[in-house]
Amino acid sequence: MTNQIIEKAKVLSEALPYIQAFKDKIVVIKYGGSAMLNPEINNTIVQDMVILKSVGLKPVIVHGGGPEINQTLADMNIESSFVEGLRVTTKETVDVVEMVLAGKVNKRIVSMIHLQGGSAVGLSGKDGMIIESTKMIKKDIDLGYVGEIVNINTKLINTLIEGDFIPVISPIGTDHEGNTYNINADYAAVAIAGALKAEKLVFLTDVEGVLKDKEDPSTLISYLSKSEANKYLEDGTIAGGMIPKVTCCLEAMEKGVKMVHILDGRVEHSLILEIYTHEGIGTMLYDEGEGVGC
Ligand SMILES: Nc1ncnc2c1ncn2[C@@H]1O[C@H](COP(=O)(O)OP(=O)(O)O)[C@@H](O)[C@H]1O
Ligand SMILES: CC(=O)N[C@@H](CCC(=O)OP(=O)(O)O)C(=O)O
Repeated sequence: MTNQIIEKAKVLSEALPYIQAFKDKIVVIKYGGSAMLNPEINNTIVQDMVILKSVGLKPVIVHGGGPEINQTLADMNIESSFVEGLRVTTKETVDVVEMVLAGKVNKRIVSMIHLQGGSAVGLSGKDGMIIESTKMIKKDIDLGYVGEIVNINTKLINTLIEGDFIPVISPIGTDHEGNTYNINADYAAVAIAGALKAEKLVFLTDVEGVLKDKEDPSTLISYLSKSEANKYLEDGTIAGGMIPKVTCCLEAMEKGVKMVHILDGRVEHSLILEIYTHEGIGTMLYDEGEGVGC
């Protein structure tokens, strides 16, 4: 019994250097829709966010909700398709996307944070024109109301951070004509992390991290350098939905975000394990010029 209690104390003391290193630092957490599918794990994810805030970090949540958008569109008999991981978005679809993301998913996360004793404010990228966007132009196809981010206005986010709230942001963009744009949540998270000069950007997804063989979890790459990531993108080791995610991670480092992680959101307390233990979990991307951070 005594040993068990000592072990618990050791866990806390192991966290001390990390708590000190990250005090007052901004961490942007991209909470993907595929990591939201298990209600019990959701509680531990949200609890971790509140713990991070309580020990002095400044978490900013950018969420997705792709599977819930799919379900709502299907319930409404609206067809939907993807091109290179982006949803082709008609006027009718963008209304549903806004309803699901800025309404249902955003407010659910806010309520869950409150249930864990935290204090959150839910925003869409339209509020304070956080995600200023324009229509995304692709050579071969019209994606409709899919937005490309032209600017992130950080004033409202910083006001909330200063007021001790956890900002929870849905990836809905807007322009000066009042149009609504559907933004991929990975892109929104990177742009927001870059604009806030976040210390860390964490993607919560539904795989262990970047794998050398995507069918074999034992091939997890714990540390992935920029040049290795580019090599794996070129040779096809990194494929499918991992392509935009890793590309986003590289972009985040270009924008000055020091540490970028891809974590398995299906693992209980993955955020705490990554940020506050020596071992960490998932894949950490790093710039070989800068060395590996904590
Ligand atoms: N090398 C790789 N390592 C890990 N996952 C990979 C790799 N290549 C392709 N993938 C695929 O990428 C998926 C993660 O991307 P995605 O489903 O878009 O995540 P999210 O919904 O969280 O944005 C994994 O489920 C996996 O099928
Ligand atoms: C343009 C585009 O594809 N937008 C995404 C926005 C939600 C999202 O990105 O959610 P996940 O993070 O759960 O995938 C969509 O419509 O599904």
